[in-house]
Amino acid sequence: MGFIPGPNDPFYELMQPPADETPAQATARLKREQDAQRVNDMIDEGQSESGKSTTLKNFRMRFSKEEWETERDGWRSVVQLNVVRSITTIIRVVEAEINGELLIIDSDDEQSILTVESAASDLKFSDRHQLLMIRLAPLQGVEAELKRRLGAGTEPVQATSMSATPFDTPQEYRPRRKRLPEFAVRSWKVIEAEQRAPQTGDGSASSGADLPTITIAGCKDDMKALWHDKAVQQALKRRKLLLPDSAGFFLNDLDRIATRDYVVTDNDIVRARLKTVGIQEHRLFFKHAGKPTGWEWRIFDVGGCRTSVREILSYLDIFIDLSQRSAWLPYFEGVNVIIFLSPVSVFDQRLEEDSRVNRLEDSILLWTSICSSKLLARTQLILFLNKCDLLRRKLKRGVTVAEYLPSYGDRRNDVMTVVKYFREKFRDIQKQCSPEHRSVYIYPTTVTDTEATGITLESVRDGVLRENLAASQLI
Ligand SMILES: Nc1nc2c(ncn2[C@@H]2O[C@H](COP(=O)(O)OP(=O)(O)OP(=O)(O)O)[C@@H](O)[C@H]2O)c(=O)[nH]1
Ligand SMILES: [Mg+2]
Repeated sequence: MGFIPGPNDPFYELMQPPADETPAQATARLKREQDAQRVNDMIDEGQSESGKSTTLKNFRMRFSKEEWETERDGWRSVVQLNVVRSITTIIRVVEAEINGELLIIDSDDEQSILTVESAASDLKFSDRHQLLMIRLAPLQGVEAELKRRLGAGTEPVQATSMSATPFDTPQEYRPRRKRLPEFAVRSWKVIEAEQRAPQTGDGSASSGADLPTITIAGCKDDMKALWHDKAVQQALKRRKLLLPDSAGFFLNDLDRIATRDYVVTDNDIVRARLKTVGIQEHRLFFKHAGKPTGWEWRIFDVGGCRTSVREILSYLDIFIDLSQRSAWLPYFEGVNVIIFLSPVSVFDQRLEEDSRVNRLEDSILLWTSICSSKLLARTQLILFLNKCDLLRRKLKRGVTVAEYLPSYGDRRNDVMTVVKYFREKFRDIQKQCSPEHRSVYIYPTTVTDTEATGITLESVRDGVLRENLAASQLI
């Protein structure tokens, strides 16, 4: 996430090849781009779900209250979609158990590759489960409708099977790897548009609820029954799928959410998961106390996929090679602040693309690149060591940091010590790699905690304003 002044989108320009490129230069550039892309694709996976968009939500909630209120309801569809996705995930797991399949599920805080020792399962699934799945089949339509509503500007999402009759067609044991896709949004504007759009569907009930809301409310008891079912819980455990720790999990709130008059709360919104694609720009205005003047911040939320910060940095190197600095340098000189989010709870996870790469080490690599960048030498760096709540839960479960990061040594395996260790590590890198002297502000955060994050963001705001005033020699 970065702040940048200036009228044009810098990134489009940045991605364009130089105007006077020779064929030999073009070939060399394409080769470099491919190499960079391979690394980026690998690294991007590590930077997804670190909490960037959630931090932005907190900024807007705290400092842009009026605008935030106008789009609040648009998030209801996203929460509902998250609920349906969790149920779809469970159904897929049950199907996989029955059919003896290996299943890959992108999960926030567990290993993303969920292979099981033996795909064949001896868990007892009965007609009761079959009936539940049949009764939950209408959620397929709900998912389609919610996606349609949020659809303009969203990533195409692979259809997920939600067969209502998995028992009718027993399959031979044939291990298969399947992936559950994530829903992504290209533009925040669709959330706002969704909020303004009249609710469609023929189910406008007297309460004013729309069809997806009515259907979800109607499925409440069956969803609860599925989620609390013993065999289902065992199947999830067997596949090391900790749904409550994964992004966009709401199944413990069904009594409140699966109702016709569900009103989305701020807490729901920060927990809702919607993957970002590309770069999204937002503006925040901070008034000077008692005056009509103030500061405007342009905030760029960088999606964790193709257009990641790492990719941009790689492009910078490419452009440096081609001596095109002057064309794009001003944009990067204009970035005042980068807020870097490192999810410290992922110390025991590996990248899906390359199981040799630890996700946290990967995040540290990216931090090193940013700190080392000459272009960003004067950019103020703020680091959020995020997901401290998940870190705490993981440590409590007995997972030890030293097992995954040998350099941790025999330090105590508690949150305070772990956070202190990471804080020092990130700080040391910044000191060693920064081309010019600068300080870094490091905060341990849980950005789903809106109260605590609000206080952190006020401190961030004051720090940024102070540094910028100092830089422009106003103080
Ligand atoms: N428990 C917990 N969940 C968090 C925290 N920070 C973010 N999340 C959740 O993690 C999920 C992913 O957060 P996002 O803000 O969408 O992540 P992102 O970095 O924007 O991800 P991309 O858009 O894919 O790059 C969301 O469901 C958040 O609610 C945290 O500190 N604790
Ligand atoms: Mg995001």
